[in-house]
Amino acid sequence: METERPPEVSPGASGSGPRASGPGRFSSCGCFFTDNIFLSRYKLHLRCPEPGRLERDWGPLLRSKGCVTEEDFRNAQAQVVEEIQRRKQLGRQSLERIAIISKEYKPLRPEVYILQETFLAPEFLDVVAYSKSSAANVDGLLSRVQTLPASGVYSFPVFTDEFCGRLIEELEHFESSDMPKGRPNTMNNYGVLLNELGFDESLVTPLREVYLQPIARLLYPDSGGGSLDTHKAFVVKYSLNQDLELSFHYDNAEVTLNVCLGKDFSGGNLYFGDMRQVPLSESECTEIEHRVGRGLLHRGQHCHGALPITHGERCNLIVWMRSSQVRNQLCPMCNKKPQLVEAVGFGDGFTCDSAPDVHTVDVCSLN
Ligand SMILES: O=C(O)CCC(=O)C(=O)O
Ligand SMILES: [Fe+2]
Repeated sequence: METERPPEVSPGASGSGPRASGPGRFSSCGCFFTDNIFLSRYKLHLRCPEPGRLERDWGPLLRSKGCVTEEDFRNAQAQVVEEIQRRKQLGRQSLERIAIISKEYKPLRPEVYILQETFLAPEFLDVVAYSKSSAANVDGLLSRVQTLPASGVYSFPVFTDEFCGRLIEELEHFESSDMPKGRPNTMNNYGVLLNELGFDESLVTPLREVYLQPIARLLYPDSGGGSLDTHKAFVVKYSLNQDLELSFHYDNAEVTLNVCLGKDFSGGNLYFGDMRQVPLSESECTEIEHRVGRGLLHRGQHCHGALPITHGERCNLIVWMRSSQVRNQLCPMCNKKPQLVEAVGFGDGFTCDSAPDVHTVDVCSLN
């Protein structure tokens, strides 16, 4: 049985990856079509291989969350069916959006798509330079970043305020355009998937490879920090008449970067509990405030959520970084050996070439 403390799930087998690419080297896990189905009304993620068994498998938990009547169960079941259908179409739909956006979208600020050192806070460049130096070690790095009360969560400036402002302007321009939009996942209804706009190749991939990898290698040697080879990047957005908060979850990632881009807001603090293996009842949560331009680095499987904002609008850049070496052994979403399904782009970061014992499965057999 799943715990009620749910993993975050990616929006699709093909939710992230190099732009306009078809099936490639990276795969997803078949559990994407059965596990971690988010029932927003009850704030629950459930494993549901057969929607017809929802009440039998999850009746007591759902009842404790207010799903009581026959109609409630019928609605919950319909939501599961709809979500599974949605997931099956994500890959194709994402490619369709990418084709339209790359052909028709005119960026307002084309310069923000290509990473320049001027976008990066000088303190961040120092931390990176130190991490790349031959003398670098974890203690030296820890003296250069802020260590937060939640274990393994670190904070440091990443972007300049100017870059944050420009990136938000670009994202607002995209949002107000009539381009098709892919949302980050079932818990974020208003953010945007950055690979679909073309941010991966020249902004997020270099940010991961050149700047974040050397830091993660020192901070998270046991969580794949030294072998991050793909990512899924998106922006989450909260405002008073849109999403307010984010449920407690863990990410489909080995290491996550979360940078606050702005704008003006109050509330919305992140809270961190324990790693996903620890029961919620034994977890103590620690709150962390956002500061514009500052990034938090944490292990993907460190459970966290976001409190409601109480005023304004909050946008954060999220980069879920994955290590195929680590996840090929165990899919963090189903906690089993991954069953590879074909994906476009980076998929969910699994590979079969480096893990001969990974199980493969035809996606149709999961229907
Ligand atoms: O709201 C935030 O800043 C956190 C977002 C997050 O944890 C996620 O999207 O995985
Ligand atoms: Fe998260």
